Amino acid sequence: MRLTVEALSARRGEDLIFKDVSFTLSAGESLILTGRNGSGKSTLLRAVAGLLRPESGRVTWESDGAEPGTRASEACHYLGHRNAMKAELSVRENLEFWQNFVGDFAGGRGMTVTGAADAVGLSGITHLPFGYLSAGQQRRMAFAKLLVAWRPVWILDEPTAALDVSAESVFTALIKDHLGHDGIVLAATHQPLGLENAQELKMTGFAGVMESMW
Ligand SMILES: Nc1ncnc2c1ncn2[C@@H]1O[C@H](COP(=O)(O)OP(=O)(O)OP(=O)(O)O)[C@@H](O)[C@H]1O
Repeated sequence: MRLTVEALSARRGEDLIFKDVSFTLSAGESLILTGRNGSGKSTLLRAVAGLLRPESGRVTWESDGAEPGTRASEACHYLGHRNAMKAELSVRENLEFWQNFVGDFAGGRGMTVTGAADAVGLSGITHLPFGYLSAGQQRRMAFAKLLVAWRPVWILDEPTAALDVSAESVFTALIKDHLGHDGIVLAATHQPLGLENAQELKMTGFAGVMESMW
């Protein structure tokens, strides 16, 4: 199982944000992106997740059981800054939507909605509209989206923003569990996630943003 990023460059508007980024992540491995605001962490995550067309380079996926030609994005879950949940739908309806929309990738199976809510420490409130939850509860339920469908690669953009200490430790435990089941994690974060063996890639920014502005 391997995610390979080769010579990736990406542009936002007129500006080249980063150039020639390459790395490989195999089963059980994690990479943390660090760097100042605006250095390109979210842009890189979006390019790897297939949500932003790169300027050049490529992202590929190889694993036993995957159809030849499987796009890397099909192996990825993406948790962005925003939670991607509808405020007026219940938590259960939101998670069922993601479960059906994302679907299980070859080689694994997601949890039930109830199981995923339990795993993020929020049993018993899946009937509530998502919009009724506190900011931290919403983030926990957004994280539960990763659990209801199996995808080997978790791409996480500031996953622990707005969370209390107990939620941080819940997320760290879930991330470690995912890595322990041959998952791969690529995360941008300003806070350490407590992953002892994670590799680090420090984004330094590129054209368009002057060093003095950081
Ligand atoms: N849609 C867009 N159009 C034009 N420029 C953009 C767009 N989105 C982001 N940028 C620019 O791209 C650069 C990189 O932004 P990005 O969000 O990837 O940084 P980041 O490292 O994730 O920052 P932060 O730590 O603040 O989340 C910034 O200079 C930003 O202004």
